[in-house]
Amino acid sequence: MTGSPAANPSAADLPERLAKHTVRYSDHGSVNWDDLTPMMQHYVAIKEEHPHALLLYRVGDFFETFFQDAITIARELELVLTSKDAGKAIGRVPLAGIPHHALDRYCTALVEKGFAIAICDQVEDPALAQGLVKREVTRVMTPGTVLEEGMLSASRNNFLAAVVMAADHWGLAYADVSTGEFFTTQSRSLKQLTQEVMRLQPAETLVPTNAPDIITLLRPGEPSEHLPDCLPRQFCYTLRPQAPFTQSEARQRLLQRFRLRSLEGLGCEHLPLAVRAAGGLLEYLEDTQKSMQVPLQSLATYTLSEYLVIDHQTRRNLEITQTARDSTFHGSLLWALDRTVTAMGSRALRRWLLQPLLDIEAIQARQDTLEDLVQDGNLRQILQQRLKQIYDLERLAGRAGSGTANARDLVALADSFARLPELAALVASAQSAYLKALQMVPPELEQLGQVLRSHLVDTPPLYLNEGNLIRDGVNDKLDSLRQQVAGDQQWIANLEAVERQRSGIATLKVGFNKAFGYYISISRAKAEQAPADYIRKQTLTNEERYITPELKEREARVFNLQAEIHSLEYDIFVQLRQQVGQHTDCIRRVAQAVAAVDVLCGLAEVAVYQGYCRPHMGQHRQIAIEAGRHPVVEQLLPTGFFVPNATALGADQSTGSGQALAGTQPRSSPDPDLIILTGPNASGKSCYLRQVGLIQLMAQVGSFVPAQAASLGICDRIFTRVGAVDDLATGQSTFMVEMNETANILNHASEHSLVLLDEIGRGTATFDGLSIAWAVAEHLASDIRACTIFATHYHELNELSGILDNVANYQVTVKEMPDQIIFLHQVRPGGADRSYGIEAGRLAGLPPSVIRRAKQVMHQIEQHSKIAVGLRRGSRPKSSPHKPSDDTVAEPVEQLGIFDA
Ligand SMILES: Nc1ncnc2c1ncn2[C@@H]1O[C@H](COP(=O)(O)OP(=O)(O)OP(=O)(O)O)[C@@H](O)[C@H]1O
Repeated sequence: MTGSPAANPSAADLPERLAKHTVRYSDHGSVNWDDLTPMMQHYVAIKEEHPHALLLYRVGDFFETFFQDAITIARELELVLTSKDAGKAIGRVPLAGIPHHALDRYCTALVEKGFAIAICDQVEDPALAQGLVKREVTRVMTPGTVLEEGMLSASRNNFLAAVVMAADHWGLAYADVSTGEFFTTQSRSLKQLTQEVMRLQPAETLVPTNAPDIITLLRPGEPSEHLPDCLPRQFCYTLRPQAPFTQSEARQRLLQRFRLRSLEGLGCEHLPLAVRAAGGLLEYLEDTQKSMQVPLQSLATYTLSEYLVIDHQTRRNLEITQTARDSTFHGSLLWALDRTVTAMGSRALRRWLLQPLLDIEAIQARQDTLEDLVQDGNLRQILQQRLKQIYDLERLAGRAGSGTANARDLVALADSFARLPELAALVASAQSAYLKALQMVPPELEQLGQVLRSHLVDTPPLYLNEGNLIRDGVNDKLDSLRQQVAGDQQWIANLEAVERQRSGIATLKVGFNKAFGYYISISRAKAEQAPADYIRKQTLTNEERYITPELKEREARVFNLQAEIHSLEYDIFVQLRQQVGQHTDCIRRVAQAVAAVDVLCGLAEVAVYQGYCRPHMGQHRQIAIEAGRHPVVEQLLPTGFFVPNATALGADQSTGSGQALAGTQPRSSPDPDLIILTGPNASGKSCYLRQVGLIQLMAQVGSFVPAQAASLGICDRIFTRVGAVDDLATGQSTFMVEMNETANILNHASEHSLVLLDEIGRGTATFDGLSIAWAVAEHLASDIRACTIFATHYHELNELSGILDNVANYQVTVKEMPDQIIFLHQVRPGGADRSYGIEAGRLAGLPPSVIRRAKQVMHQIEQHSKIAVGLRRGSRPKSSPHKPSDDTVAEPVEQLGIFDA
């Protein structure tokens, strides 16, 4: 498993060092270096160079592992653990082997389990080797550096991250080797760091050995005072030597890599921690990718303030990429909005949803394009048809750049390039300046596509060393070799007919097997008639097999020529692949443009079919939504079942920030900053709350929104506190989780934030809970003045609207029937005075006797309730929202005797 701390020793002094020491070969013992066989000495030396990785060492047709690695691999992959002779004095040591053709499958399984793997392959033909076959580590695979198609999810990035810290500042770099994205940032708040790591969900995180605190901070199950919440359950980290993370070394590496004199152009010259993280990450890639080039684009520096901040709780509560209950894609916002048709578009949409924008012009540019695509259904559909024909350019370019692409990958690239001009012409024909600006077919790619098509056959095989890759007419030598081989092949093909005639044996056959190659087969009964020049090679029950000198001569020539052809074809292919590799940056730029078109077409498609509107965005703090709907619940319910509801928050007429919706009259009074939302259980409070959050988020992504009309300001953050669960991993109780989250909101919300609170204070005694809920609502409304919706079953909170001007009461209505209630799901002004919790209990199947008793108890509680009176006695005077003086603190409320008769 990655994560064991050790620096890589220098390889140069290994033999001497090892000669003097014993070699620790497993958890169970150690051996003397000199006692090992030469192959084992080599194995151990390589293993010492890769102490973190499981070493797979090629021996014949197998990749073998020894010592502790063998025990680990046998356990993890359920392989047979056997043993191998490691030298006379040592005897047999543990061995587990993987057949070479199944390497990918087993590597996938190991990487998914979080292991790093070093692959030590034979780098010379064993038949030509003098002594020990030459072997080298050709690849180190780790969860964050895999490129193989089968190990990656098409719809999400596979990030490798690196984190450094200095005092309370931190630097974070991340890269996706398969797509070439490479970003870095630095900031101060540790909470922000954990949130950013949560957003990225890296497959692997690099941490310098001198900063193990980072692991404590980021790993789940290790409570930290900075951590409001748990991090990914499978946090996979790798400790790395410190040197590459030092400022000077990291900076130098970045300058060299991007051939620069200063990092100014990359935007990180003055961000030392961002530079250190990025340099350390780059060094790791260079170290693990060995001979392969590290296929990264240029480094982009970003600041967290460019994006709407959505913390982990909010991402979970709003179910942006997966549901909160069972972490599935189905039922998430991404599920509801993803109508992309390419893997690039699908990944881009996920990124857009996790990083909504703050810049109103950028939002409006996306909106303008969407509007065009919404209005021009024809264009949208043709664009989507064309997009479907384009392969995953980002990852194909990545594989070409790293030298792992096969011929089918290059043909897929060529096919995609061929389709780009048509897509580009469509994009250019669109009204939108945003689309027009997308550079989709640089001339160099057109030429590259032509080269690939003219060199590669239409449907090449998967493997590169079996020929049939390169077209005729590409290379004179190849053509001549093919002609020569064709002559001999034809001679062999004709041989059966020729020999039948010569021998007079009508049943004579020409066959082929791996042991002898070509042979002539005659039944035993006719063996007497075999011509004199036949040389008997094998006798079977019913047949005799022969060869002739000429057959063997021709056969040998065919084999040799074919080997020459395969090797020449491979060389030509590698040159083509290198040529493509030189264009990876350009291909990726195109891929990003294609992805953007795909995302926008998809969003336009949803907007049309779900009846979304273009929200009016402004630099104010108003949230005005007419007939808004929850984008996901609406799609999960049968058509027409979802009840739309309006929202009006934060418009301040005195400052003129309120923006009336088209077709509506300006409001006579300003909208509240805080809404107390009450209503029966299961009436739709949480749904309404989330709907407002999702509409705001979608609007800042640039999407249209599920509403009849909307006018929205730009929010700096969206906070949510919805429900609560015990967080056993960090040892926090339900109530403590709730309080931590609430504290986070109160400490960070501003008047430009949207705060959505569902049920604060439920996890403790009623009066403690109510008091906290009251004080939190009061603080949000009068001190912070953030746009807030506060859903609660504490009906006493409705009193606040009589005290603070910027608080209003809304309720989700129900219709009371004699024996049941009907949920109308309509949000209307006014506070509910009942929760109908007992009715919900009845619907859930509580026994009738319990329901009857509950009704009696409730009646008694209602008789005795003085909570509201108590709060009113100690509450703030109704005026403009402001802090009360200390002498207006609420008096203690009388305790209820609920079992009093
Ligand atoms: N506007 C709506 N139109 C149609 N159905 C709705 C609407 N809002 C909510 N629902 C349905 O009602 C169910 C309950 O909604 P929700 O969980 O929001 O209730 P709640 O008031 O928060 O309940 P509780 O107070 O018990 O937590 C939802 O699962 C959804 O199917």
